[in-house]
Amino acid sequence: MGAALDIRDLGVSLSDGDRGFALRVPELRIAAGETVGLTGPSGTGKTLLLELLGLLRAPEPGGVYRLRPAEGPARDLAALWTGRGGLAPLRGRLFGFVPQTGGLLPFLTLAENVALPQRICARPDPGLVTDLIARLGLDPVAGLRPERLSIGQRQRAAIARALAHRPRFVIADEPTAALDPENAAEAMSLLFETAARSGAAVIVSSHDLDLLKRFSLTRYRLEIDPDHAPGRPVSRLIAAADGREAA
Ligand SMILES: Nc1ncnc2c1ncn2[C@@H]1O[C@H](COP(=O)(O)OP(=O)(O)OP(=O)(O)O)[C@@H](O)[C@H]1O
Repeated sequence: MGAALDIRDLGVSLSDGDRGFALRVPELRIAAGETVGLTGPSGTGKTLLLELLGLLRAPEPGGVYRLRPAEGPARDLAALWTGRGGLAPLRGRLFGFVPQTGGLLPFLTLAENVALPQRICARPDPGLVTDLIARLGLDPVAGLRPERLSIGQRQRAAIARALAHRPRFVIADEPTAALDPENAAEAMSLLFETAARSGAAVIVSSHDLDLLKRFSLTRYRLEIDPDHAPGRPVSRLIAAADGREAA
């Protein structure tokens, strides 16, 4: 059985006048249900990598990005990026996203926000919405709009929303950056716990290496190559230590 996600020699380059930035991913394989932690100093391309993984950013031609849905054959995405047509439904179905600060829609209640991905994918499952809200301790505030929620409650709602359509992967970009240490640890462990129950793989980026080390994760980091051209850094994805450090 192959990996759920398999990347080889994939890259993205950004350019902005004299300034350039390149991200190189020599190899990244993620198994179904695996939990992956991504670290790296500011500006090394963590967000860019998560955008690449989540089909929000086109890779340069030439590399391999293969996705294996739960059912059906593996999909090689290079062709889909040139056609674009099939990409949005695939992204919507296979991925759930947890942004840094919740990203909830202000005019919907918490419960309606959680149910939104199900509506978008035309897969209503009110039972799962109720279950996720309960598991994340959000019952008492399920009928409130985001402005009346604490930052921690918004982040937990974002975690519930990311899992509501039973995605194969959850991509979380510094999901605890706005939380205090206690709430950060709680949100992170709820993210892993709820994803594990639904069998979703999680790819989470964080500046907080100590926090990531508390969990049993496959860890990767991004590092700038020391001998890059001036103004044109090249960042590379590297498996951390043995690549499977448990806390
Ligand atoms: N259009 C562009 N041209 C050149 N470089 C760019 C462009 N847009 C962004 N960059 C650079 O891309 C790099 C990667 O940015 P990214 O936001 O992915 O980093 P990050 O590791 O997530 O940072 P942080 O931890 O601060 O959120 C940054 O160094 C940024 O300066």
